[in-house]
Amino acid sequence: MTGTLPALEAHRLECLRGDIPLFSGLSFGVAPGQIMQVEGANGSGKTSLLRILAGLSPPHEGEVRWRGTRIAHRRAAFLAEIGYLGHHLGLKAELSVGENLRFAFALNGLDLDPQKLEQALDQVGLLDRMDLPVRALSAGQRQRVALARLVSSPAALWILDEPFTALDVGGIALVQRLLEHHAARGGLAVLTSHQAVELRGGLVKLTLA
Ligand SMILES: Nc1ncnc2c1ncn2[C@@H]1O[C@H](COP(=O)(O)OP(=O)(O)OP(=O)(O)O)[C@@H](O)[C@H]1O
Repeated sequence: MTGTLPALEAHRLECLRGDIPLFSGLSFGVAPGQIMQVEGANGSGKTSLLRILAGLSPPHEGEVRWRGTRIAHRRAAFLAEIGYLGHHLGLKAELSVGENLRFAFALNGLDLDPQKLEQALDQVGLLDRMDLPVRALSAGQRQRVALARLVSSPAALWILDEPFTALDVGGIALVQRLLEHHAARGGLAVLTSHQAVELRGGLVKLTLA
């Protein structure tokens, strides 16, 4: 969406590990409808950057703004608008697939409509697993549960760290379709992936040295 103002802005971000900067002076913006892929070698700082963008760790220098306001100043409002998918999926192994999704919604003070729950599980190919405990699922199926949680949430900004992990060919195509749909509705996403991502609307790339 050329010409649309960025909703997510990074201003001169610096991240240190020990005394060594992983990156510094890093500035960029992501506008509604845009998907950004962060690329870089192992250890270049992709996860560290995503954690800063999600407000999970503070930058050493610089700031992140969401809809024009520093995220540190409107933390609760910002968190309500993001969907974060990290290396730890945050699923409860003893709860069923359906209970996991309802629990995630309840944590945000929201009710998950049963029809929406079924729709989300159908989208990720897990409708027939709704009542199974998450501990009985394969790694790829767990990743799909986390994706169902994401697509059923009202989050405008998706921050996805290696969303293709453990997914088969169909799962990879599914994530790409979900991203396209999210962007078409004016959503934004920042993701990392070691594999090539191809989206109909294209994507912006940011490479960390
Ligand atoms: N909490 C921490 N304390 C110290 N060093 C850390 C910490 N977290 C990350 N690092 C270091 O920062 C560097 C960047 O890590 P990060 O996980 O951001 O890289 P990445 O680009 O996501 O890597 P990968 O492609 O392997 O997932 C690594 O050298 C890592 O060891």
